[in-house]
Amino acid sequence: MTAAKVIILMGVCGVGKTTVGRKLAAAVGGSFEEGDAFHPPANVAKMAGGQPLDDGDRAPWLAAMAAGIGQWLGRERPTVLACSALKAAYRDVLAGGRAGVAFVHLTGEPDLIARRMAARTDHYMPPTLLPSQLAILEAPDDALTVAIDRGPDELAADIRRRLGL
Ligand SMILES: Nc1ncnc2c1ncn2[C@@H]1O[C@H](COP(=O)(O)OP(=O)(O)OP(=O)(O)O)[C@@H](O)[C@H]1O
Ligand SMILES: O=C(O)[C@H](O)[C@@H](O)[C@H](O)[C@H](O)CO
Repeated sequence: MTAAKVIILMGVCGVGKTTVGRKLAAAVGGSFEEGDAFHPPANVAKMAGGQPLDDGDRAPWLAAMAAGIGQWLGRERPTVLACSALKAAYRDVLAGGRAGVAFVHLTGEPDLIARRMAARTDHYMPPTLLPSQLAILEAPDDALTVAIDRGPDELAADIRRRLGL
């Protein structure tokens, strides 16, 4: 099996992709990439205004990250991308059949995620959008799935060990 070079931490908003992803990237001596930074400004404005994105909104965002992944696969050290990747079709765009791309699905009880989102003060994503994300989530059956009811350091260490990084 090809060792993962791009690890995509996926899951609904507020599940901890950024927090855990930064720690995982640091632990493996790799790079961290923030999926939120690839959105066109109109997407961010839409979400900040309380409207969920649709497939058309997400298309340019996914294409931009897929292009990035093509470059990151050439890096010497692994890259960790925080990206919701909620639907199977989105994951197909991101991976593009390329070896070396691995998905890790962060999962948790909706109440726990909602509480963490409510406590977060530095993010455009309103907690009211969590149900829409849970509604469209297509959980992968071939990804490493990790429950978020532990601290971020422990989660990052567990993911690192289970991916053999
Ligand atoms: N394992 C954890 N234990 C406790 N708090 C956590 C944990 N993971 C994340 N948090 C906190 O929960 C909030 C949401 O985490 P974070 O912003 O990393 O999620 P995200 O999945 O990247 O969100 P989004 O998709 O909306 O960008 C943050 O305030 C973060 O500090
Ligand atoms: O697919 C989507 O609707 C978006 O990617 C959102 O998930 C946000 O970018 C992100 O999670 C910020 O909270």
